[in-house]
Amino acid sequence: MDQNDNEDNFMKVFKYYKSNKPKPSLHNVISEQDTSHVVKVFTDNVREDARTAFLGLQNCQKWNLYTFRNHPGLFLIRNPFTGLGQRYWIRKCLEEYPKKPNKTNIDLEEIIDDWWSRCYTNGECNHQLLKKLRWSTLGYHHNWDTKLYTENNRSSFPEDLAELSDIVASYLGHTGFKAEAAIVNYYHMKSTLSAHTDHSEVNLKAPLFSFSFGQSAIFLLGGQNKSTTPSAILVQSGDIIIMSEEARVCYHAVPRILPAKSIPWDDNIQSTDELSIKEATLFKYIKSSKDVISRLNSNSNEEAWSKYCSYIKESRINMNVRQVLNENQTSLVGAEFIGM
Ligand SMILES: O=C(O)CCC(=O)C(=O)O
Ligand SMILES: [Fe+2]
Repeated sequence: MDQNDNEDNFMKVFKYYKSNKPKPSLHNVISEQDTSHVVKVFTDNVREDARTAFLGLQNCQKWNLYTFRNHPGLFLIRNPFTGLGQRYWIRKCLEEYPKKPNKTNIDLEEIIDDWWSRCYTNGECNHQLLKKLRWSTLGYHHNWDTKLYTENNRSSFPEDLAELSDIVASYLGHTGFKAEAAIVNYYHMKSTLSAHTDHSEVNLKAPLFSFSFGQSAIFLLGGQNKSTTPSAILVQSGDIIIMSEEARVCYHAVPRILPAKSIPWDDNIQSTDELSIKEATLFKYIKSSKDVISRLNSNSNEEAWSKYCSYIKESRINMNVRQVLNENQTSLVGAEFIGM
């Protein structure tokens, strides 16, 4: 082994961006305009997906897709959401996804059935409890100790998030993708996420979809060991990062949260009443489109939105969606006998 392989260049960069004294320069942080690192992909013949409007997305023709010269398999879709769409997903992550039977980091101290309602008991905000939520898990629950998914630690995966992931996967040509597990990460202005690879999934060939909302972040992506110096990428509200192929198994981290430069969840807030749908034919996972539309629209009311707004003004939420099983595999039971 080359001596340099032992050197933790990832950690050096992580510490640089995490530091407060001195504060890091953001000069080398890559944004989508950075043509020396980023290449815009021209997607002329992209097929329109009739489901986009229901899930808070703009028409696929308007999406901006980028790849990274130094990171094969890494993609960025720069905010394809509408303002109302961002509000929908932020609210879902706060109000619905931390509810039982989903799991959260707070379970280690106390089991709370409905965290968001508990935070607002008697109309007042319990800030201490509000700040405590760091993650919730959906579908197959990631076991942080064993790093294993198991069949008896699984709940149903949210239909809307499965549908959203399916739309993005299809746009990129991954037609067989199945959303089976997600970690929803909740960050405050001083939070970080240290270097790791996501390798608990049986299927590491399937891409991973990472949806970010709220405040911005520096996202580091390195190589398959920590000797590779990572790139620092600016991730903003509404951005979707896709880790596929080589990038799927690379080290990554979030060393810093940055104040958002704009507020895209306030862009063009208008309700979408004119939507009509032939439900059964359009959606793959969602059973009731009416529910999705009324939820989307309810967030155009500023008063209804205000509690979520005050949370997201000082937080970042990331929904990290994975496929766990191989194609044609229906459960993890007996997985060791079918070629894993
Ligand atoms: O917050 C992010 O952008 C990354 C989260 C992540 O890497 C994970 O949940 O495994
Ligand atoms: Fe990760």
